[in-house]
Amino acid sequence: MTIVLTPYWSNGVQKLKMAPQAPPKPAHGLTPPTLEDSVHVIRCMKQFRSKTTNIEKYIYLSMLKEQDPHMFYRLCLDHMSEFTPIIYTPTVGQACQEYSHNYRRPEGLFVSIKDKGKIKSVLRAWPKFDDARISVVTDGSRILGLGDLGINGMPISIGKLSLYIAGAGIRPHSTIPITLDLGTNTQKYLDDPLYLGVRHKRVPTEVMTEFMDEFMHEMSVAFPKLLVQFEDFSTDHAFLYLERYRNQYPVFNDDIQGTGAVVLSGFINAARLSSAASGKPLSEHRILFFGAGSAGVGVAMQLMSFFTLEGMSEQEARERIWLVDSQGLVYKGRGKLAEHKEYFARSDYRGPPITDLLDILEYVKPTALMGLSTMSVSTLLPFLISLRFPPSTGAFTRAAIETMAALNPLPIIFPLSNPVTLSECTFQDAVDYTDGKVLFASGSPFPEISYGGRLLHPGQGNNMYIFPGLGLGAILARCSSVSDSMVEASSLGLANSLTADEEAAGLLYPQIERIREISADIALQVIRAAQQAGVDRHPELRAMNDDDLLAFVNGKMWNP
Ligand SMILES: NC(=O)C1=CN([C@@H]2O[C@H](COP(=O)(O)OP(=O)(O)OC[C@H]3O[C@@H](n4cnc5c(N)ncnc54)[C@H](OP(=O)(O)O)[C@@H]3O)[C@@H](O)[C@H]2O)C=CC1
Ligand SMILES: CC(=O)C(=O)O
Ligand SMILES: [Mg+2]
Repeated sequence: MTIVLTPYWSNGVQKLKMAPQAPPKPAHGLTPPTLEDSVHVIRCMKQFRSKTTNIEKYIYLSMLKEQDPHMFYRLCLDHMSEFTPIIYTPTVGQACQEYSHNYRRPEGLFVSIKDKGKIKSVLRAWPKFDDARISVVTDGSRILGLGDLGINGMPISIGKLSLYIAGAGIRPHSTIPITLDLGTNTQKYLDDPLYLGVRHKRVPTEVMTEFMDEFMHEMSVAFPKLLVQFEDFSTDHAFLYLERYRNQYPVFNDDIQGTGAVVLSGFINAARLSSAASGKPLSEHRILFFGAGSAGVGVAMQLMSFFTLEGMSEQEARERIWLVDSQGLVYKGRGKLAEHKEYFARSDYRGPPITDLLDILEYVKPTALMGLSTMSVSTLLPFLISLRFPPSTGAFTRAAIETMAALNPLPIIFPLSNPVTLSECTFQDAVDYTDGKVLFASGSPFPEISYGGRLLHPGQGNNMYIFPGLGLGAILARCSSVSDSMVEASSLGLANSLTADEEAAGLLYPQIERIREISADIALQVIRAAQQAGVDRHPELRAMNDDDLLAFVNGKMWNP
């Protein structure tokens, strides 16, 4: 049992050094006489559940993690589905939005544009830099679907790393949450006297690139064993910096690659069910992406690569995919397109722009509809929409869902935007308007539903299933870069991880309670893929058979 003897927060550096160590036994007399682990677990859960709002629960858990990390992670592992909506999406979104107001104590590393030219000294301030293995780095410019939150993005890096620790057993002191403070274009924050970041608009891309070059170089020098996960960069920068650094450093972009992997995995399991009902082979699936940003295009690329693995030519694979952005269907004759959309722009459509989702559905006749748009109609126009639709109705309206149901015996509908208020539709709507036939996954969690005497389980198509295992595998393989094949291996590893019971219950993703087991399996596949790609730097692992390698992976996991 860990009992905190230090003051609540006196010195960030000292505390960070202490947190991950086995908790020291306090001297006799300094704790109540009958304080016992088994009872204290109950006490902590009672305190947690007594909080009436999710943000209070978030604050309680942040304090618990700070004061008693072993208890925090123990509870995380034992109550994964209850904790993830708090420490991660959707509540982490609110924690980000309110970060500058709720701020209590330092956590993570802040690297500011003002540090340009001397980033090295900022990184050196990090305690335990010898142990650093994984960093989640955000610039706060597109946090979930909430837009540019500037420095307030820090809780997303912290939350993702908590999932690395809980979900893949990464040692707490090997993680570095980082926020790059490069300004914000959100006026509300610039005007807020409590805002904690630099008070100016975002710097131009040329300046940011000079900053990023220095940052990545100094990171590789200060933390030679570090894997970097880019998180929630605005789409243009997400693609730019992934391409710029991916062959130079061990780095991946969670929104492009992690999301690609998790959605492919859910799609594989959904397509199996849908094809069995419709008789359509994989080669006849038609996937419509509502949203063509880093996430939408990232998933489209992952699907494409899977289709080619399944024997389609590149051209055939690309033809399975349609993108929709804020201007409607993305096609070649539409005018100038952002670079990341060009590859999937349709060349077979020549009419005027089609902007209405219902018209697009009628034209494309998709088997699968993926929402990665950040937009929910009800969020955009709450008042107007409330006049016409129930309040929960999002961009996937009743008519859109019914169209999908008319086109397919088992329609695949994945509203993947986060947090839950930005989901393109609710699970309830998807079930009601398809008469319970929907194959569903959302980015943030929805509750199960009882329908027609059956209990229906919504899938959670969130990269949280992928990045812990992908990161663990990449770290253990000591990879020099993260290859596409490693990302693909993580996806196939997840798709194959359903148990017979989970399959029988119609799940598309495994139960999150099994995250450790899943992460270990994914890590094993990722290590093998790294070896095949020749990017591993841990030759001893090559000689191991799969059983021994899995035992090695499990043995490396930190346990609270
Ligand atoms: N479930 C998961 O694991 C993940 C979910 N996400 C979620 O995906 C969402 C998108 O992220 P990301 O791709 O990085 O963000 P972007 O802002 O880059 O992309 C949003 C896309 O949606 C389009 N869009 C916006 N409004 C509309 C509209 N009214 N109609 C049609 N299309 C619209 C945009 O069009 P245009 O290009 O014209 O601006 C753009 O293509 C976020 O909500 C994020 O939380 C992201 C990563 C992982
Ligand atoms: C889940 C995630 O990474 C996102 O919504 O950005
Ligand atoms: Mg993200």
